[in-house]
Amino acid sequence: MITMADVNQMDFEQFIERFGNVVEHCPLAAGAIWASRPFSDVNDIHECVSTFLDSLPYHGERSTSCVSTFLDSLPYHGERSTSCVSTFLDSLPYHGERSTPCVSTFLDSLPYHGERSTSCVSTFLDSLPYHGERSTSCVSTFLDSLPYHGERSTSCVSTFLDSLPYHGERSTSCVSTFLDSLPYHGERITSCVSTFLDSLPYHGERSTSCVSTFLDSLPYHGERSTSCVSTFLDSLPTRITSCVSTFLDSLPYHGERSTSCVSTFLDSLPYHGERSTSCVSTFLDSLPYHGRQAVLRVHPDLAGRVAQQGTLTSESAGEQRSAGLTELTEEERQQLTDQNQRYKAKFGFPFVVCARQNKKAAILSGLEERLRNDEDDELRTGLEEVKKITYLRLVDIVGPAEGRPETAED
Ligand SMILES: NC(=O)N[C@H]1NC(=O)NC1=O
Repeated sequence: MITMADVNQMDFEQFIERFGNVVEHCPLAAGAIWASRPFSDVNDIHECVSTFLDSLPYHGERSTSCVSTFLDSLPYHGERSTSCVSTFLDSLPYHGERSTPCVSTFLDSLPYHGERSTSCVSTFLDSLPYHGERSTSCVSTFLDSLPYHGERSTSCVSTFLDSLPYHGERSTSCVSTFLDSLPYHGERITSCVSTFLDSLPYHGERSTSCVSTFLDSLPYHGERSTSCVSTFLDSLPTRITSCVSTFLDSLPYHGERSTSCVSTFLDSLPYHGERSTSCVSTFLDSLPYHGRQAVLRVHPDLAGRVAQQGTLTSESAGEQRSAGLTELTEEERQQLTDQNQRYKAKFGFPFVVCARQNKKAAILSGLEERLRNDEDDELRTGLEEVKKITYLRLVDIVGPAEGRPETAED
């Protein structure tokens, strides 16, 4: 064991060497937290690692891909799809100044090919007028043009803006300033999307309930939106239908039509109910989550092939031993192998649990139970387990914090 003073004096290489495996096979995590020295105690280090894990994006290339996928999926026919999107935007209420000009500038600025969509989102943001405080005024103009229903539609616009990809240099400060000023309503996407749709001008019966029904009916994954998009469109009153369907009709048709791009778009909306008001957290929470999958994927299966080959890290080997996984009966080994396979087939990443806090019977029954969850739950649960594993590995290196037991209890 080494002292905190020793830890705080380590150079980068020494730090990676000693802490490179506190997140299994992830020296990157150690590298990411090194700059946060000096650490006060093990909890401080653990908090930095956890913050880093929470900030991991969904794909290596981060959330630009969902927005790009969506934008790239728009058809190109010379004039491209701007006109139908504008039709939709034009259906928003107008009060003289309105916000369509800056939105149209954005749409008009869309370049045609592969390189496109990240730059056009930035172009859009860059096109907002700058007056010291920058974009708040034109965004407010836009918001002001929306009809007001007590709470107004700010939260859905912030959800949308939160989902925009982030590029270090970009116009984050003004967007954050704007976003920070927006109220936050835990109920999130479905309600704010409906709030947004509800805010569209209407005369007569309007579409609140059918839009909510549509959103509520969205199943979680790939298979999703075809039938519910049609149901949605079918249920809309003619006014809104025509502009929404013009928009959806403009999406490319490849047999399955626009389901994947619509769901990609919906998937790109941020998804953490607990979101914080600070701009850094808002940014972090809006990241999609492939990076988190990667953290889970580098973990070896419990009692799996790597364990049988004897090539586990010493940390993992000790953890698996402490759970009794080196003493499985043939029947138990077969059960665990089978469950691990089913888990990976369902979620695309391995089952991860903090082995030191479990015994083999609890692992076998817990795995069966977690197989019933959905991917979001498992990504979150798996990552929480990684944090527990990490905490215990950190305690092995630097000892527990004062007054704190050597467990990873919350
Ligand atoms: N798959 C899995 O949970 N592996 C991890 N769990 C643990 O405690 N150590 C590991 O390597």
